Amino acid sequence: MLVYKKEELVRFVEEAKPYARDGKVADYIPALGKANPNELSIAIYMPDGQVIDAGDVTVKVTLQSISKIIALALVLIDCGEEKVFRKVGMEPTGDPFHSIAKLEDMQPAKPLNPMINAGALAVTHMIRGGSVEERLVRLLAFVRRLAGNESISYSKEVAQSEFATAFLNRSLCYFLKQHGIIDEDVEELMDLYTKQCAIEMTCIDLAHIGLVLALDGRDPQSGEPLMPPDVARICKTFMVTCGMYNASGEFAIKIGIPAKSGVSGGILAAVSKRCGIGIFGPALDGKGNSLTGMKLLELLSKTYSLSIF
Ligand SMILES: NC(=O)CC[C@H](N)C(=O)O
Repeated sequence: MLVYKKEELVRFVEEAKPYARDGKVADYIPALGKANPNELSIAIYMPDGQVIDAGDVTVKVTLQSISKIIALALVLIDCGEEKVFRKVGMEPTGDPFHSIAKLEDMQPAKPLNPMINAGALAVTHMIRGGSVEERLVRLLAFVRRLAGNESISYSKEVAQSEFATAFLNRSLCYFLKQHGIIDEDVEELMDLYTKQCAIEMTCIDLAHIGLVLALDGRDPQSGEPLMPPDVARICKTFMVTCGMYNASGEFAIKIGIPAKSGVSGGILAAVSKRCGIGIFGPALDGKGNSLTGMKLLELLSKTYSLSIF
């Protein structure tokens, strides 16, 4: 087992914080622009229930693209691998997460993977339920089980802010609809997707979800399977190949831990069998990844040899 000492983690946080000066908070979703770029918090959840944290872990972070992993796990359980991968591929793109370019090149216009926005929209489309409300309730119930926290909900402010400004995502939806990948009302899908992205939690909750993935889908407390091991394996594989957008290759070389980032500055990481990690640091690099969060993970990975490679 890893022995993380609180003082050491606090030192790593201090070492990583100055990197915020080279980054900038996401403001294309206006409500995210209010975040403090100098904030940095981390929690590490161990299989024995121990949590080591540093920074202000009471701050809540919206999941943004991190939610794509959770929605993917849910639709894999709901619909099975075959149906899901009929609508979305398994390959990294090398393009930014909101790019439409490859959709135009591919015949049919199937998004290359579930971590880019086009693929994530196709995945959210597959969440089962009779209405947006019902589908959101099912997704939230799943998130709460994974995080071990019944009080998790979504930020209405962030959801509305994105809903009012997500013209590019709407374009992706119309493109997907034209090519038969989705067949629902675009405004309804955008309603569900923006609420999904606005689900908020602390980095302790995030670390708990990372631990469930690290334990191949098992609840660390009860041992109960929250998702089949194959679903956890698929999610972690996507985290390695596409989890950090078009910086996934460099991240794999420098850090080597399955991880998923979001433009809120959150990072979810799963260190197989050993721990789950949740980070919140809203200063982003040009590709939309938390600069301070990646620095912090690099320090941890090097110190404790966490790379899977
Ligand atoms: N990279 C991200 O975190 C993107 C999520 C964001 N909600 C969007 O669709 O633009």
